[in-house]
Amino acid sequence: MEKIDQIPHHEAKLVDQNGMSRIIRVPIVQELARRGLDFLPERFIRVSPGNEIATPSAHDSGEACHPIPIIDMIKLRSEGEELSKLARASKECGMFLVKNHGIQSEVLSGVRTAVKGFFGLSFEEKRASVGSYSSTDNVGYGRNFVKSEDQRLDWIDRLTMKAAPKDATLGLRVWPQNPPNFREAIEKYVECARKICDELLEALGESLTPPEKNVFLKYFEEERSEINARVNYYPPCPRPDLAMGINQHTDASALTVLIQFENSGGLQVFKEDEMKWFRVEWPVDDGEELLLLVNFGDLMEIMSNGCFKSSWHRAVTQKDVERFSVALFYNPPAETEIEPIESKQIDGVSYKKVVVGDYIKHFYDVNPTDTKEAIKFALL
Ligand SMILES: O=C(O)CCC(=O)C(=O)O
Ligand SMILES: [Fe+2]
Repeated sequence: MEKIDQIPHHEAKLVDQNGMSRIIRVPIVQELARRGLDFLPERFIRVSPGNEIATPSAHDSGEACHPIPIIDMIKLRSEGEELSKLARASKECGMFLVKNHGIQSEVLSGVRTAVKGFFGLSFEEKRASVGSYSSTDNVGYGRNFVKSEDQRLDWIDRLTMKAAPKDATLGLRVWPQNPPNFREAIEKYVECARKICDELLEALGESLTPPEKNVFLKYFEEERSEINARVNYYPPCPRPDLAMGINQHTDASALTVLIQFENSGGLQVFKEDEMKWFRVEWPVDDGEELLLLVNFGDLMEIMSNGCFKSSWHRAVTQKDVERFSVALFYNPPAETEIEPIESKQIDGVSYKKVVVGDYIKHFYDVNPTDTKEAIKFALL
């Protein structure tokens, strides 16, 4: 067996505490998994024995499951009852599933083929396909949030692109050239998802008391709003009980739209009222419409002045199962100043105005953290 450090690595550039620029080698998880390791390399060990993570394979042993409310887009356009359901779901755990979204199955299967095609390439082909990118922008094929050599790593490989505004990646080859239709497939999906997000933003405004349809949507502009597309690949993991696919976090976004392609499980949400992690029940039935999962990020928590809290979530891994997910992060244009709505401040938390780009920069400076740290930046 090769030594771990002979297995291909990403190189993460960072500036250390003394202001020195350094390069950290980060193993490519897919390459580790391909070699059929029967142990978990130390940098990936998150928990100590006796304190294992409840993984999807433990479903049958009674791990708590959280049924996520399903919002029907057709009903949402016509029935007040669906709006109340959206309001309840949004307050309860900051995420919900969306059905009857109208995104054609060919668009979604196009994303699936493109994503699986990319991860089906050899490492050299993947690297050549993506080319160079700016790691400070958190885009490209590689790792983000790696800030030190002793940091615990997630069992994941990822690829992140700025999908909107349209010219955002001009001059940077971050869109894979191979599979050749990768960009087209993702961009088609992004445009469909954007429409759903705009409708949801409007509905969320309408669900407030008093209703204010435009209160969130007004910050978004088709030509300038940002959508980052992140493709997550979780290879089979030798010790799902000790590793994490994505460690606990909130997203920086206003809205995040997630899809997964198989019934592969993995996503978990933390419910503050019960102080517990729950497996997210997110069914994918053969031949059925693929449900979108929408979750709130920090920008939504700020805009809504704590009314719609960003969800604290994570993804676990599995022993013999690989999983793909695609996350779209939808944000107002970077220069936009968002102003929290007036709110009753039930829990005494209030936010102040922030510029979107300032918040996102702060979020990446602060993360990864084990607590909801970054959002304190926006507290009144
Ligand atoms: O893979 C998932 O289900 C979650 C991904 C996620 O939380 C993220 O990309 O921010
Ligand atoms: Fe996330």
